[in-house]
Amino acid sequence: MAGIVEASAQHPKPEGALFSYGTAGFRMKANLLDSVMFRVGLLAGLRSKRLGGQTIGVMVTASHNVPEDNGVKLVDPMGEMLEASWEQYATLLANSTTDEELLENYELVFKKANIRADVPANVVYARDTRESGPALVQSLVDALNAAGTKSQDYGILTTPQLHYVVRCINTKGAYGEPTEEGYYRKIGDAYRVLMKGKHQNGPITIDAANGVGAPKMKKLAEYIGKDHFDYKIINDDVDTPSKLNHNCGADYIKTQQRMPPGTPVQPGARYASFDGDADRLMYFYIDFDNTFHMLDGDKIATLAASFIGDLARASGLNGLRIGVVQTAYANGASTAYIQKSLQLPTICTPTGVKHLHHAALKYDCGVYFEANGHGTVLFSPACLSTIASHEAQSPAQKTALDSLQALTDLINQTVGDALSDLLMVEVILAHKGWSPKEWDSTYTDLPNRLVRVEVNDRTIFQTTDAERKLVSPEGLQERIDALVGKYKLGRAFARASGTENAVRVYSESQTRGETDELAMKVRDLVAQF
Ligand SMILES: CC(=O)N[C@H]1[C@@H](OP(=O)(O)O)O[C@H](CO)[C@@H](O)[C@@H]1O
Ligand SMILES: [Mg+2]
Repeated sequence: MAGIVEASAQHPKPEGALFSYGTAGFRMKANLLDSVMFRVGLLAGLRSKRLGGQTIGVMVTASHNVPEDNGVKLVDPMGEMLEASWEQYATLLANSTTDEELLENYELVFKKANIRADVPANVVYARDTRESGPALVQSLVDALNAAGTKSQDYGILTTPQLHYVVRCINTKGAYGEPTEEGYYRKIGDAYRVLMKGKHQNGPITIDAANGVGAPKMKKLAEYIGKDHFDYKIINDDVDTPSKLNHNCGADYIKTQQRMPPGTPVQPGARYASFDGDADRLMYFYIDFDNTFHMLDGDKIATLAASFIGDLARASGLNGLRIGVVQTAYANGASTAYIQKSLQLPTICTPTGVKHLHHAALKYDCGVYFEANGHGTVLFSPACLSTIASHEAQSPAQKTALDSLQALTDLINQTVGDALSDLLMVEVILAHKGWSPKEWDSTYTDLPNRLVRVEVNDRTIFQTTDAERKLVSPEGLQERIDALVGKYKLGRAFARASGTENAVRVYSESQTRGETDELAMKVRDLVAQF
């Protein structure tokens, strides 16, 4: 324990800083993160001890944020996000003002979480391509060493690759081989099975946001081989730190709804964008009249759900419960399409992947995506054994069953993964023989608007019903309801952001003009309160 105080002295907390472990872990300007990293290192060890020495992951990344930022997130043993009840411990350790107070709080977590000191601790860690990464990793390592935690450095990985590795380690290889190469082998082999006798309709152009997705996508493509995977990569400069996420990437596509500047325009061709740690994916295309069209997380979710439904039917697997999990930000047209055309159930959860992931576990096959492109498909253990033991009654059934089986390997079961999701979309489009325009035409998005309202205190905005209704401040929801009632197909809600000091207002309705008007009126109401 004395070692911890001594090591912590090298990583003092900046005076006055207030940290909080939120939806995205800790995330801020990199120069404020040194003490946070050290303390996360302590917490990772504690978490591992609490779980009987299972391996915990630590990912150093700030995803789609600007290059000067960085961040850190913990990964639980099966590759899930850190259990919510532990977020308070992360915040507690991060905010301890002195080294002595840190030690007190460290011991407090020991007690509160019922941790036994004699259990060994195991941690693996990785980082994205940010310039600040190596120094921050060193602070983490200092804590791991001071606490006697056994650790392994995985160098530079995408966030989903680290989640994969953690699950492989804790399943003793049942999920796959716990190496970067094992990751390429697992999903690359599955892709090749699924593409047997199919082909892509021209190359896919990938905007890698000048981040870690670029080198990793290249390695994956190399493993698969040119004959099977045709792609071009743009925004792949990871050697110029200032370019990361700058005028490119999944978040740019979602918020700007236009081509990243400098992208070669080819009408009708497929484009995709990753975010800075490659856990989000957006597709887009330029129509022959030169208009930009975005294929977001909702479009990816509907595509996946429809394909899995097709494969299950074609395999003769009846009664597989497929469901789609969305948040309130999902376009109303997508929800209607899933329920009415695909005839599948939907669940709406609060924002944040952990909520969606949890809800998706309720189905045999749970498809979950946030509109911003973060999501995956989960197959329950029962579903996996049903697929494995099902006997095909014809060659056609056998082909579909093999595809379904391969799909369970292709899709990263731990967390949304831009690389794996991209291959999934390429497979489905190849199977359906669809161009992006045909995919897009499955349903037409309702015009929608997302605006940010700066407020003094966002905590007064409390919601219920998966964040779709405000319960406080009093009277505001009634006013919003009265407004929404005036618009055909109108829907609007306001909620406090979990990652920024702001309230987000979302609106949709039948026309662009009315949608914008509704958003502005709700924004004004929020500002008034
Ligand atoms: C409307 C929106 O896109 N919200 C994002 C954003 O959450 P907020 O709580 O809205 O700030 O960041 C989250 C973490 O990255 C992501 O999960 C979520 O989808
Ligand atoms: Mg990300």
